[in-house]
Amino acid sequence: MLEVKDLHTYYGESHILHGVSLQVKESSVSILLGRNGMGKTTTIHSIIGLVPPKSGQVILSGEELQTKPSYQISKMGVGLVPQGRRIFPNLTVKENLLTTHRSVKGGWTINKIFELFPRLKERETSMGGNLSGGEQQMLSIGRALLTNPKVLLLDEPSEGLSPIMVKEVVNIIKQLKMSGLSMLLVEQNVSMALELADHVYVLNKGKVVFDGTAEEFSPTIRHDLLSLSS
Ligand SMILES: Nc1ncnc2c1ncn2[C@@H]1O[C@H](COP(=O)(O)OP(=O)(O)OP(=O)(O)O)[C@@H](O)[C@H]1O
Repeated sequence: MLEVKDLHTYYGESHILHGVSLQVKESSVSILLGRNGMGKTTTIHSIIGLVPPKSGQVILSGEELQTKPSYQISKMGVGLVPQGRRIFPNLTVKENLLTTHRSVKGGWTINKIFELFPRLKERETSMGGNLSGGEQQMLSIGRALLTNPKVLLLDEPSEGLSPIMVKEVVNIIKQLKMSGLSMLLVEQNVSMALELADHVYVLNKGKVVFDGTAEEFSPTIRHDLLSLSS
């Protein structure tokens, strides 16, 4: 489905990604872990064209994306739930959703988003800035779904949420996976991410230092690579 091969990305002279390769298979969740500043967001931004890589390939269902502008990458089926949610505080929930709605036969509609998130329907006319963190995250996911992605990139969706809201986000991601959506999830919340993962990647200083299944990502490896207690 999504294949990232040997990405090298720079900010000016700073070489940030040193040959990152990863895959997201059909209807599966790959997670990308790593401590702060290791290059997770840069990887996501390189895939979606916000920070184009200097070399390497991003291939979605056989088509190369890495030379295309980000609006076209989005049109070709890569959705983004950005870090920090980035909703419009002065637009209502419905207006926020309308900013990305792209009509596709059989695809996501605003009504389907309201079925997935009944809470957003209740708050349809509320301003984005007046929503709770959890509601804003639902809105951000809803907006990304309305672009009808084949693969969804989620950058730290649990950031700043209460444990109860994190559970809700986990359930939503599980539901989306069951509906056939492929996802790449960047997370600091390792236990939450492992609950969802089919495949695990760990980044360290812009290099993939672990590439294996969730079962292979043992507590010892987890401890060694992330300096977390197992
Ligand atoms: N716009 C930028 N200009 C220059 N350097 C940047 C820029 N954005 C990020 N960096 C640097 O690139 C490196 C990777 O950052 P990135 O945000 O991709 O890491 P991350 O793993 O997502 O971390 P976090 O979990 O803190 O978001 C860091 O050293 C960071 O300081």
